Amino acid sequence: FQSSSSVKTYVDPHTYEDPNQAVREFTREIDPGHIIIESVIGGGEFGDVCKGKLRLPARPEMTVAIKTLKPGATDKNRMDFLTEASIMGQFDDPNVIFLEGVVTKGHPIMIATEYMANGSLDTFLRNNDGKFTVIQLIGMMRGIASGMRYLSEMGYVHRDLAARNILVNETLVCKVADFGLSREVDIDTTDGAYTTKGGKIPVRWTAPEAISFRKFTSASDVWSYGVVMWEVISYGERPYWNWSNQDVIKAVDKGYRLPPPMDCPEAIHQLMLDSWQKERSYRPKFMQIVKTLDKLIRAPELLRKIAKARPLHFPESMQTTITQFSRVEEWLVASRWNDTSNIFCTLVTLRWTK
Ligand SMILES: CCOCCCNC(=O)c1c(N)n(-c2ccccc2Cl)c2nc3ccccc3nc12
Repeated sequence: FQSSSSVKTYVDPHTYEDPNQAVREFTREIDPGHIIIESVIGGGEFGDVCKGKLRLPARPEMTVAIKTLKPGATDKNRMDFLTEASIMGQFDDPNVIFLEGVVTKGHPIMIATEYMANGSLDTFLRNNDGKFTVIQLIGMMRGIASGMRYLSEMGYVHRDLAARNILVNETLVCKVADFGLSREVDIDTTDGAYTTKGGKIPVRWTAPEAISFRKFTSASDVWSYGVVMWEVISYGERPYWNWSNQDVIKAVDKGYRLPPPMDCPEAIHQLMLDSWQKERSYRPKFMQIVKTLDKLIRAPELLRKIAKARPLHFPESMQTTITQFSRVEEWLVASRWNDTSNIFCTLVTLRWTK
C-alpha cells in the first residue's frame, strides 16, 4: 500500500516475528571481501566504529564508516545492532544518513554507511566557533529540518534529535543519524537522564509532554529541533548550560525559554520559540520550518534584526508576575524557587529590569 504522499511509510522492525526478516527485507547484504577496514574512528555501544573502503561491482570505490559488532555479543545485542540497519535501510533522503549495506554472513557483523568527514555537528561547531556566516548556519538548520520533514512524513519519530546525533559531510551537508536502540555510549551517557520507568531521556532536548508522560511524536521532535537550532547558532553551547536536569524541567514548566544566542537574528529565535510552544499542536510542522528557513535564506534582509539578549527569557506575562511582587524575597517564596542558580539568575533579571 502506497500512502498518499510520495514517501513510503516506515515499518517498525520490532513488529516482525523474526527480526532477521526485517534485516533481509530492508538492507543489502555486502560480501565482506568488498569491505576494507582502514582505521578505528570511534567506540560504539556494540563495538568499534571504523573508517574504510567499499568496493561494489561496477561501482566506484567509496569511503564508508563501518560499525562492527564485537565478537561474543549476545543475540539480543546482535538484533539491537541490526535493528538500526533495518530502520536506516528504509530511508533514502539527502539529509538522512545513508545505509550502504550490512555484513551478516561473516564475522564481524558490520553496518556500512556513507562517511561523514566532518563528524558530529556539536563537536564540529565547537571546533569552528565563529567561522561560519549566519547564512551557512541557517543552511545547516535547513538541511536538518528537511531530513526531519522526510522522516516525519514517513511516520518515523526520532526521540533523540540533538546536534550530537547529526553528522556533517565534507561539503557541510548535515544529516540525521543515530537510529534505533543502538545508541553510541559516548553520546547517551552524558545526556541521558533516567525516567521513573528506567528509560533514558535527554531532558534538555525533550518536549515537556514526552518527559511527563512519554508522548513522543513528530511535534516533540520539533521541540528538539528548536534546541538543535539554538545549538547551531551558539556553535555547540550546552543548552541550559550547567543547570541540573530538574532545574531545566522546572524552569521550562514555568515558561522559561532559552534566550537568543549572541548575534542571533530575531526571526531565528522566534522560530525556536514557536518550536517550544507548550501546546504541541501550536508548534510548526517540519514542512513549515523548511519553508520559513528557505524564505530567510532567499531574503537575507529579514535576518538583519538581531534579537536583543535579555538575561532570562520569560514570556511577557511572567515579567509582570515578577514586577507585581514588591520584594524579591516575596516572589522567590511564592515561586518556590529555592535553587541558588535560579535565585542568582532571577536577581540578575530583577536588577536588569528595575
Ligand atoms: C572529525 C572527523 O570525524 C569523521 C567521523 C566520520 N564518522 C562517520 O561518518 C560515522 C558514521 N557514518 N556513523 C554511523 C551512523 C549511523 C549508523 C552507522 C554509522 Cl557507521 C558513525 N557512528 C559513530 C559512532 C561512534 C563514534 C563515531 C561514529 N562515527 C560515525
